[in-house]
Amino acid sequence: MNLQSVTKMDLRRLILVLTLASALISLANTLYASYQVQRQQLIDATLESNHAYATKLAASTDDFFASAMQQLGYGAKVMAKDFSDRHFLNAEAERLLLQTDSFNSIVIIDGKGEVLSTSPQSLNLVGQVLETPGAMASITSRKPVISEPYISAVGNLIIFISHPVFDARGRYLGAISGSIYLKRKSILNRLLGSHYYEDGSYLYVVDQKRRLIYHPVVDRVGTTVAGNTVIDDVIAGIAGKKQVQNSMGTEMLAGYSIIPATGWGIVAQRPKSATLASLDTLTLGVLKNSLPVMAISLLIILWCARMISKPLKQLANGARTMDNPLTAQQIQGVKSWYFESAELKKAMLLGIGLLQKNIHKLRQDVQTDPLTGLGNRRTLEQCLQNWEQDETPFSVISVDVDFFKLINDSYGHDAGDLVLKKLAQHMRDCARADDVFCRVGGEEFLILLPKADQQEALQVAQRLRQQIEHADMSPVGRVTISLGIASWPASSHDVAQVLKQADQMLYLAKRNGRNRVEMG
Ligand SMILES: Nc1nc2c(ncn2[C@@H]2O[C@H](COP(=O)(O)OP(=O)(O)OP(=O)(O)O)[C@@H](O)[C@H]2O)c(=O)[nH]1
Repeated sequence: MNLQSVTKMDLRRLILVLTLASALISLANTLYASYQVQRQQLIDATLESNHAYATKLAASTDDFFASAMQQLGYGAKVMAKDFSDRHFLNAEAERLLLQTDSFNSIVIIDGKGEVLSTSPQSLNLVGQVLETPGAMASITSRKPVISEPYISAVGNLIIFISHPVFDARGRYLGAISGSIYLKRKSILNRLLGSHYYEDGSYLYVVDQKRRLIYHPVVDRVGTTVAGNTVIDDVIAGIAGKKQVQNSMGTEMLAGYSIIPATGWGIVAQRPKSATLASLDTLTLGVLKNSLPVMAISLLIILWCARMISKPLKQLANGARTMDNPLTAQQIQGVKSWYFESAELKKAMLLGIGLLQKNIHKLRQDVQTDPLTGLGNRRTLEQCLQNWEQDETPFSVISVDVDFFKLINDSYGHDAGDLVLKKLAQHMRDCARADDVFCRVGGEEFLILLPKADQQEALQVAQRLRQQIEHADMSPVGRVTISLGIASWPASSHDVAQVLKQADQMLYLAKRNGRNRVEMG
């Protein structure tokens, strides 16, 4: 077995590797594809819901501003009746503050910006001339105004919502304004801040100058935000949804909308990681749930691989030892349960049959004399070796045709061959089943008689000699043979010596006149 055949993968492993690889690849592919689809769905759904939420909140906030302005407008109408009565103004300011709950404070100013009344009165602004951006915008425009955020006269970050006051003849008297404190509890904070989730979702409001009007981190309110594409869109008046990085570098899924009354943008956003966290858990759950089925599939694959490869493995093992006579039996026992292995088994049995037959024939040919069909020197040596090992006593008769040269010369070589064949047949006829005949030279033969002593050998030799003497050997006519006998271990303990002895007896028979048997 060389290294290459050792390192080659067997069929069972090959089936296992292929099946497992394809099962794992399809599982991974399915998981990956469904993960990607669900991921995109989650992202799209979150973006959409954030956009819808921001839109709804923008509408609510716009409604709030409209209603706040309405309340101030109504107050302005009532106050116009008696704008010079401070007690009346104080009562109205207080009523507006307490009744509406829309503002953190109410300030009433005259046409020059002087504060006529406040609620709460603790602001201590009465008598002062307000020069804040909100007051200036209100007086200058004489219209309803929602200011940009600014720091108020008493140091709060506010937005200033004001409504002009005109008397019955249309003369401008001043303005009534409500302030909303951006960094304190206010209706705006309540409206916007009630949806701050534990998973990191939040919303913020930004004005046209990128200033934060509302943010869950109060300290950030009033600061400006740069480098955020969502805010770029808001400033351009575009509502929508997109993935964006917040100031902390966190990936967010943002939906945003514009409040028409102020042009502010409301941005609702959720961390992408929080959105996808459920998907990771879901995918892990799918993987966990499919584990038992995967394990059962693996066992089935193992079993199938074994069942498919087993007959082929047994046949392959048999193919290595096809010259062994037992292999056919082993292959016969292989359970070839599917078509290919059954055909292979059939072909192998046929091949082994032919091979064994050829091997048998070759063995016979190697040990047989082609002219007479008797054994040759190999047969002789094999026989003697076996008997010597088994300590089987035997006798040897050495046989030689008399004057064979003369026969050849007189009748030709073919006639000589015919004589040799006939002599071989006579030898077979007058012997026992265990006796062995070998042609060891041109017209020299040896007859080996196991378990026969010299007397028994003598009888066989005489019988053969007489048969040949009277046999018809046409076209040659009559021929005679001379024979020499020796026995093992009677003649010698050395087998080679015994053969020599039989030869010597044969020559003695020749010398003594031929057509004779001699033994020693
Ligand atoms: N036809 C034939 N002749 C063979 C064969 N092998 C050997 N011979 C011949 O057999 C003859 C053997 O002659 P020898 O052993 O010299 O003597 P012989 O003529 O038999 O005389 P003796 O043995 O003394 O009786 C030779 O002429 C060989 O050529 C064979 O296979 N066929």
